[in-house]
Amino acid sequence: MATIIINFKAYREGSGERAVALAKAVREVAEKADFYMAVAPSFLDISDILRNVEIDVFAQHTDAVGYGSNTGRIPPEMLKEKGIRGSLINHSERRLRLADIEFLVSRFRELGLTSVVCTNNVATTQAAAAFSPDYVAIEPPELIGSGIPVSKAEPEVVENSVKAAKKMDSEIRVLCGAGIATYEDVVAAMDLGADGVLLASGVVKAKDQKKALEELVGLR
Ligand SMILES: O=C(CO)COP(=O)(O)O
Repeated sequence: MATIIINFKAYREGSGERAVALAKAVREVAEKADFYMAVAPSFLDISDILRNVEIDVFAQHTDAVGYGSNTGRIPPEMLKEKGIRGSLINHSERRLRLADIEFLVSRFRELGLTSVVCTNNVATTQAAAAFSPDYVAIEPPELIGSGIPVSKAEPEVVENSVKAAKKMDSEIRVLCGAGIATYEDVVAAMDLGADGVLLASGVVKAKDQKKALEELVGLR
């Protein structure tokens, strides 16, 4: 089953009570859709969502540290304790060093957390794939939030990222993101070999989020 992860970022429309409502909408649409759907809300909203909605929750970022004297940081172990499914790692709005990405992917594997390493081009996709995360998510930064879908604007980047990642490790699932908003964009991504999409503004900033979700999965 293809994957759709909705990243709430720090958008006002996806925070506080609105985050719980949006997660509920994702859950309702997922029940009718042919996709595995998960959410990546702000850390501040994770507990509320886990308490109120039956859905897989991803963190938007995790720090490459363990338990201990790490003020203001969040180690993978804390995600695990909380019941969080996994995390985006190295999102273009929260970049990490290569050594930190490697540390996190390996720690996630030990803890049974799902790693989604974000990349910005084919070369970084290949580098990330060398660590064998569960997912790589290719998102050209210039298209993020643009409304121009990567699957249409830069199909070769998606296609070559899929090839580069699967050549490194055939088990890796490849997502693409940036500007994805419609079912047509999702289908275009899958036609290029992607196993799903990672998106934010197309749903979070939509006037009617539920309708946008239904359109995204082809229910409208
Ligand atoms: O960064 C993204 C998801 O992580 C993509 O953002 P948009 O869907 O808003 O382009």
